[in-house]
Amino acid sequence: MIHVPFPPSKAALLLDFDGTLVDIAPTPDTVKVSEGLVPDLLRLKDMLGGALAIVTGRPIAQIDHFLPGVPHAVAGEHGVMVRAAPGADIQGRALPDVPEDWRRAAMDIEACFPGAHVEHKKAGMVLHYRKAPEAEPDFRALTASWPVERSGFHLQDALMAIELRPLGVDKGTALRELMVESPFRGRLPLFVGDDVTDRDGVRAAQQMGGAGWLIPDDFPDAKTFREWLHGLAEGRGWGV
Ligand SMILES: O=P(O)(O)OC[C@H]1O[C@H](O[C@H]2O[C@H](CO)[C@@H](O)[C@H](O)[C@H]2O)[C@H](O)[C@@H](O)[C@@H]1O
Repeated sequence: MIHVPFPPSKAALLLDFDGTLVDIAPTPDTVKVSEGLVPDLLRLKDMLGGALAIVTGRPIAQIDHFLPGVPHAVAGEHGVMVRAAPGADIQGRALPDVPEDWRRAAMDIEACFPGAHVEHKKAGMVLHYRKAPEAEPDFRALTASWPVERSGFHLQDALMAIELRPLGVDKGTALRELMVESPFRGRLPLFVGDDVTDRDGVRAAQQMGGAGWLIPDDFPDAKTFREWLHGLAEGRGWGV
């Protein structure tokens, strides 16, 4: 069982959402928040002097929908948008817009394959093919035809999806941004995630003297992670 190498008085918890706090579901809007998760997170937030954040690829509004009033801070869209405290303004960066013809071409493919879904974000988009695997080759051919890096973007393989993201912003930059804000400042970050994009968060947390873990390398699955989190909320698994 993983042990946090320091006590709650020194820790800040920064957590990924999909595949970590909730199991992966057929579509982004059908994820289920398990019974017990919200009470555990609220208890942890209390133990950590408020230092609980969600660092997600999703827009911030979706975290407000699934976990209303729970985290102190949310970094959304892999760090493109950051809300450092409840009710605070959402800080966005000046980033290039996704070219309109890229969006339109992706939506043309979406229209041809029932179940395929194009998720639009502030500075990117996700081409989902979980419910239409036959759309993958068309999405891949389309994205391969774009001058992605020259346009200020980066293509990332996601879970049954291809994500177009802005260059220079990731979960590591998001974590560093949050860690200078109260009540995170002066604490050591603990980051847990499950996906390729979470590796940046893990790396940043470790470089800052904290700890970072990944599902399935360090926890076999999201359920086991949530059980461990429940233990932390009950005071087990902390160092001194
Ligand atoms: O950073 P995260 O909180 O892990 O978010 C990553 C992406 O998650 C969502 O897509 C993924 O989860 C869906 C629900 O389980 C699943 O249906 C989809 O196949 C996955 O790719 C979300 O839609 C994206 O915006 C996030 O970037």
